[in-house]
Amino acid sequence: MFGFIKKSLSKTVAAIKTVAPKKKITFTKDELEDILLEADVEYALVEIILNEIYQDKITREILRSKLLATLAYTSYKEPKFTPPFVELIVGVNGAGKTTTIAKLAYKYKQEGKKVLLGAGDTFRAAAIEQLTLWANRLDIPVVSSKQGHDSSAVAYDAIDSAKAKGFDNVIIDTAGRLHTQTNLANELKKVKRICDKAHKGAPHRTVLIIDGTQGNSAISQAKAFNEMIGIDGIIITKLDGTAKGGSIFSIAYALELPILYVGTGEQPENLTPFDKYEFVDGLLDAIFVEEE
Ligand SMILES: Nc1nc2c(ncn2[C@@H]2O[C@H](COP(=O)(O)OP(=O)(O)OP(=O)(O)O)[C@@H](O)[C@H]2O)c(=O)[nH]1
Repeated sequence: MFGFIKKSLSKTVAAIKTVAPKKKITFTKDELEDILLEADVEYALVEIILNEIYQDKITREILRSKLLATLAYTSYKEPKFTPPFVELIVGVNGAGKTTTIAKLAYKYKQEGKKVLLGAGDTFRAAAIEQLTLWANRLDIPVVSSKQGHDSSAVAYDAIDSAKAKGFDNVIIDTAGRLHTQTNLANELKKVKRICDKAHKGAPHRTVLIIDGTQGNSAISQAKAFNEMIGIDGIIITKLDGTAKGGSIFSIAYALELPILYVGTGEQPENLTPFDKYEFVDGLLDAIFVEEE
């Protein structure tokens, strides 16, 4: 799997090249400020990183340790659970929720697990259709209802059915938008409650999907979801399509949440575990030449 993250950084690297066309052994703070901002690391975090550096000539190793420190929260520990493992997928419309659910389902299926999907975004008929399309394509069962029906009932039925049939994983889609933010918060909370009712301890993981092309503007959105229902981990989509790869630092730092995977394309297999070392080194390779 090695190399997918680095490859997906090509647009971010191209953005960096506009301010640092020539790789060097060391950079000044001013130069690095331009580079990090161009990669869409949030201004406040750029200041934090640079303020902690006391050298005038900054080497790859110095910057590397600072960048890795901002990703200190990115490791995830799976909780203890009784199967099926239930995941709730949340995020705004268009972030890539449906595609990411398909990618996760594909991954679990490849691992030999029995997966069931729950089409819990009952607010939009298109969301149900899209998920069903993916489910058919991947030959994975999906529990759904009609548009406008109760999404928590879908979650309950999906979990109940998975339990009865000995499934390993249940992935539940949720609405990204309702008439008001309060409605959305109430609905997500209810779905979460009902999951626990259907299967004690569920959902075992609530995953927020963030559109990587949004860069730092996704932070406030992510904070809102975290306050609404509590997020256990993040998946950042469309890393391959963005020049804003540096926003991953700000998102991870601001939310103190693990980044589980990144989306590196539109196909089911384009979901890559987030490896902070590959990510940081992928960026640093574009900036520094190796010391002789
Ligand atoms: N290049 C690329 N495109 C992606 C990735 N993930 C999702 N997409 C595309 O982004 C678009 C939106 O994805 P969806 O999965 O439909 O988004 P959603 O959040 O379910 O949005 P709704 O269907 O509006 O609820 C689709 O065209 C996907 O193919 C990714 O990692 N890379």
